[in-house]
Amino acid sequence: MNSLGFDKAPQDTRVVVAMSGGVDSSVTAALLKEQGYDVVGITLQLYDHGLTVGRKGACCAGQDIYDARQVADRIDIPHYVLDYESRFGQSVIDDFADSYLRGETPIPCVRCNQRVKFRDLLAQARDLGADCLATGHYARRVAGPTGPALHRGADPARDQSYFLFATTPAQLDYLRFPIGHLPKSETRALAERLGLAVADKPDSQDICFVPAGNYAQVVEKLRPGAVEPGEIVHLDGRVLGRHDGVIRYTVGQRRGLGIGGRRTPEGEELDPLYVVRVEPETRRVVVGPRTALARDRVLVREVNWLGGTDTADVPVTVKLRSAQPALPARVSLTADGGAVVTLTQPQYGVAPGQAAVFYQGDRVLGGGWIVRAEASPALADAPIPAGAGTAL
Ligand SMILES: Nc1ncnc2c1ncn2[C@@H]1O[C@H](COP(=O)(O)OP(=O)(O)OP(=O)(O)O)[C@@H](O)[C@H]1O
Repeated sequence: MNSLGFDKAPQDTRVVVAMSGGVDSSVTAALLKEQGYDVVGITLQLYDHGLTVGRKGACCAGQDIYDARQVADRIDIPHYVLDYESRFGQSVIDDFADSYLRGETPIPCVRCNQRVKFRDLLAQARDLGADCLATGHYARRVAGPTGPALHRGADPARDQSYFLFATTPAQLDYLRFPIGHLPKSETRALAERLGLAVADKPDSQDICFVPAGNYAQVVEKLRPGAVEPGEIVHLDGRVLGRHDGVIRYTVGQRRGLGIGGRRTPEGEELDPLYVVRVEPETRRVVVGPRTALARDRVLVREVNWLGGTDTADVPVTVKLRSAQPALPARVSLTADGGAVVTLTQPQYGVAPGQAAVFYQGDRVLGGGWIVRAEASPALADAPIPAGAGTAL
């Protein structure tokens, strides 16, 4: 069996590599080529910053495409650039804008993997007669008794499995993550050794189509007039101030509320306030003390379950934000395709629109989109430990 899991020689195995122009997918392509595979590189033109910042054509996406082409030339593989801008717009960017307007905090990278890379690009790879589609994701595909399982990337600082929770078993069957077992430092060292010009290229930033992290500006451009000011209201009903649009707030947020508050002579906040709820219908941002954020039941929709037949009250750890650790919980699938997650310890800052991703050890058991979080009656009555949990 070859390193991609096929019973044939590498030169008889065609693999399409999704090449972003970054270090990870460049090394992926170069390693496979070095191992003798029949490698075809594809780079997707996904967006144009002109759409989002107003300078049509002045796009870093162009630089990335150029970088991917340079790598393909260097390692001598065919390389295609496909215009996926309209699909990406419909499947990812529209959803991103609408989700913010619904008061949520979306994760477009999951939608991109689910709807663009692993649906449309995957179909394209099949059309090209490829045996599999490889990406530079830091995740692992581990053979198991009932087919491949999705595991975290070996480098905990780089693990991207959270963003891959929606990958179906059929997609996983066709996918390969050839660098998922490497630490990033080794990927960069490999890029040096392989003579790739992108070896020192900085890591890509958060959301590829949002320049400098200014997502609110992007939403305003995409939905002109839809972002309206409103009130910042305390849970007790007091109006504390005004805001420029609910899209600027996420549950658990403390900084940037601009409503002051009492401070010690040293400038420390005495009773800091957090965003407890975002209400797009009334255009209100509701704030309260940290204790008001405690939640131990999370309702999730559109669950992709990769955990086999056991679907009721399964012990898991769950990640509720990409940058937070996985927490002990139990998950129960519901008949409507969702799940109820019961946390062992309350969390502070669970935001609708983020993903809840379930793990058993390193294995991804599935995940879904957070609809809302609640405090169970037991929690509502319990004293809250000072400083427990995390908030933004
Ligand atoms: N525009 C694109 N065209 C083709 N494939 C892409 C594109 N963007 C991302 N990918 C694929 O998806 C993977 C993950 O993308 P992401 O942007 O999350 O990762 P990254 O860590 O920045 O990876 P890289 O260093 O390869 O850019 C990439 O490694 C690549 O295989």
